[in-house]
Amino acid sequence: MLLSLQFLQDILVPFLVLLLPVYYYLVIFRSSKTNVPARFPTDWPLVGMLPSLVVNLRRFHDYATTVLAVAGGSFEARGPPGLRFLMTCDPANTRPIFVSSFGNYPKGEEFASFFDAMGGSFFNVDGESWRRQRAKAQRVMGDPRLLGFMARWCRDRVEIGLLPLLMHMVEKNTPFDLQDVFTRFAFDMTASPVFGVDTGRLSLDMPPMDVPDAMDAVMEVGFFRHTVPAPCWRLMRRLGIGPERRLAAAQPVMRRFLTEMVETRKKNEQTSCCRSAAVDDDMVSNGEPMELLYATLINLMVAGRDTVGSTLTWLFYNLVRHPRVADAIRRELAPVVSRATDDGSTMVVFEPEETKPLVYLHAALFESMRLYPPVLYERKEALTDDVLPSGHWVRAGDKILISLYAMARMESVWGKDCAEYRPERWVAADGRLRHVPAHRFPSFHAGPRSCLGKDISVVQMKCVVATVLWNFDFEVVEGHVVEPKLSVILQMKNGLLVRAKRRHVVR
Ligand code: HEM
Repeated sequence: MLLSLQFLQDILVPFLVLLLPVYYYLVIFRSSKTNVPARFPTDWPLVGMLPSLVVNLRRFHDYATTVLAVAGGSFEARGPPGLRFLMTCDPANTRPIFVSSFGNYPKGEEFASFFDAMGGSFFNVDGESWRRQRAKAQRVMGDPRLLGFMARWCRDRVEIGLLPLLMHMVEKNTPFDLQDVFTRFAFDMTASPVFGVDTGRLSLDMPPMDVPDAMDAVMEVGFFRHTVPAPCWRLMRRLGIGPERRLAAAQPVMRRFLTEMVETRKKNEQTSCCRSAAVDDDMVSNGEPMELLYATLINLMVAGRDTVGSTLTWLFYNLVRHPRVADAIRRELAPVVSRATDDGSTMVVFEPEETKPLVYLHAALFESMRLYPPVLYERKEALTDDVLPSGHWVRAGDKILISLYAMARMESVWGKDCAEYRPERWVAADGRLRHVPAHRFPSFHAGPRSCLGKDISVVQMKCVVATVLWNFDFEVVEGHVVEPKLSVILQMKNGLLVRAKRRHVVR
């Protein structure tokens, strides 16, 4: 091989940029119309497996699942020089990667470059900086006063924001996007503890969603950057073309929003709706640059909003498709309602303490998060050589992509009915919620980097699901196509178009 790596890169970059129109043609037009059966990708000279990736990009999550199933849970994906990683969904591997050998598997610098909009905040960094930021976040988020506030705030938002908006949709009697409604709800619900400000996205006049859209751009571009060699997206960024153009436009939108929120908070410190976890508690300041505060604020918004919005949308999609599960949840709720004085005319609002102990509701939630994990992939980079339990060698610097979506669909992990939505799998023989180790159900991640918002978001989501499901029936509009967006967050590309009906329970 006479070509030096530098020379290879010099010819590869223009080659790939020239290839981009073809790439987009294939992605946008071809792969949407053809349903190419997934095959194990061919490893071509120079471009590696990139052609298979491009042809299957529209259905990447399912394609990767099929390939991983054929490969026994792990395989080495190769692209053009500079794009090579081990892909795995094998819990035997996620245990050391997430938990027992955590120190050997940081996220790495390349990961941080994919999500540069989140700067040096905890999502992006490793080592000492991550440890310090996590400890601060843990202190703030472990405060029972904040958790109590978050639970109450959620319940109140449901009563004065979500239910009236849904009722408004019922009265209008037109289809609407349930994903948009839950995204608005999750945005308001996350912004209040982060900024101490009510952002009012749930109001009936449906204010513009430019800020949530800008946050979506960060996640979609983060996904895109995983799929092309780094010189390619860097060049696109410099030229301001393709998805990079969208990200460049999104950044000032987020910046303006953050500045406005921090200033509003400071002005209304005494009168605002609540305490702000991030701004008041000095989570990131102490002489650290303003940039880090901004990056952390975006990071917290993404951590709470994207995940909760995605979870609620996919859960209702599952409940509409499985009325038997919706009925079982309502049966579990009925005794709670009869303890209150419900005459069937007003809407029932469940308190977080009432829904917290409900096992089947919890099982329905976790089963949806198993099949549709809001964070689809985890990415790690090996610090030193290692051999994973699957027998795969990793060398220092190797990248590892863990597919949570594929893990849920492996018979070896979840049994023959792995692809079915079946909450019963979460209910143990004694009627309690079955414990599944986090490296096997990593929707909230596992090990030292696991989610700090897990407990409170489960409490909040159970209260939301119970209240909405008790008061409304939904049906998905006929012909509406549900497919995932290409992003690291599992959102629906076309939203979830539904009709809603008010449910009256005769007692
Ligand atoms: C459905 C709800 C949620 C899900 C599925 C979820 C999932 C996750 C996942 C997968 C991670 C690891 C991300 C990574 O490092 O790659 C994570 C981390 C984190 N989550 Fe959540 N999350 C949820 C809600 C929340 C909420 C409401 C908050 C608080 C506002 C929150 C705060 C955090 C924080 C602070 C981390 C960083 C942990 C670290 O890097 O050490 N999460 N979450």
